[in-house]
Amino acid sequence: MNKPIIALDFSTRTQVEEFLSKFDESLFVKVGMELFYQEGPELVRSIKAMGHQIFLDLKLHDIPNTVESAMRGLAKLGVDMTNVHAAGGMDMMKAAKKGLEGSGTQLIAVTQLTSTDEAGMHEDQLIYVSLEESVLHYAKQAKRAGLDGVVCSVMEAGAIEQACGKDFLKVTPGIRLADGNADDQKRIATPAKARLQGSTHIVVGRAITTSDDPAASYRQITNEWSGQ
Ligand SMILES: O=c1ccn([C@@H]2O[C@H](COP(=O)(O)O)[C@@H](O)[C@H]2O)c(=O)[nH]1
Repeated sequence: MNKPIIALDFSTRTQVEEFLSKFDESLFVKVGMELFYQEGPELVRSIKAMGHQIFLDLKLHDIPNTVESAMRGLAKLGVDMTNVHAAGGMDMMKAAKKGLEGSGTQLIAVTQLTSTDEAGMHEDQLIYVSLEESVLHYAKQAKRAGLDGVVCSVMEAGAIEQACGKDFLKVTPGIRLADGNADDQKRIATPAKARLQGSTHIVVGRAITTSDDPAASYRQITNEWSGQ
């Protein structure tokens, strides 16, 4: 069972170090735009040197040539996983994969953000199919482009497993404990539901980072995720 991925949605190195000091084990953490744009590659290298696994969540979305070059740079960081937006298209996803060649970094694609619901997708993107159909389409495209998996919600994980196989990664944010607040997320689920639906990884931010006792919340989520 993969460790829950903790979203380090902080803006400074000090906040990250203070947060990580509450744990005495090796973690799987996510560095997103907020942190990377302010602290850059240096902090990614430091977190790696502390022995943690890293998902670098920068959601690249640009022309293929630009994404390939950017990925060639990111490949040098030695992170475990990174991503693009599937909406960037097949050529862009293939270019991203090429840029990462030889690095060992897993590449996944964001399908529909977990802050999107079906009505919002219709209204904002003018995509007039069901949300599940759109997510499945992007997942199949990502698989065809040779990617390792996708970011989706727990709700689509089972259908993606059927269409793309058990080994294809289903990385699912929007995780909340049963009494949790959805905040800006639209497609949420508990860690237990994620396990039952076939998520391969869960991404958890605020349920841990804003908790009064982050280490205890992490333990609770890990136990629920692993079925203990
Ligand atoms: O579809 C997506 C893709 C990425 N995220 C990221 O995951 C975390 C979730 O944070 P919570 O506080 O647990 O809601 C956050 O870093 C997002 O950028 C996502 O939520 N949905």
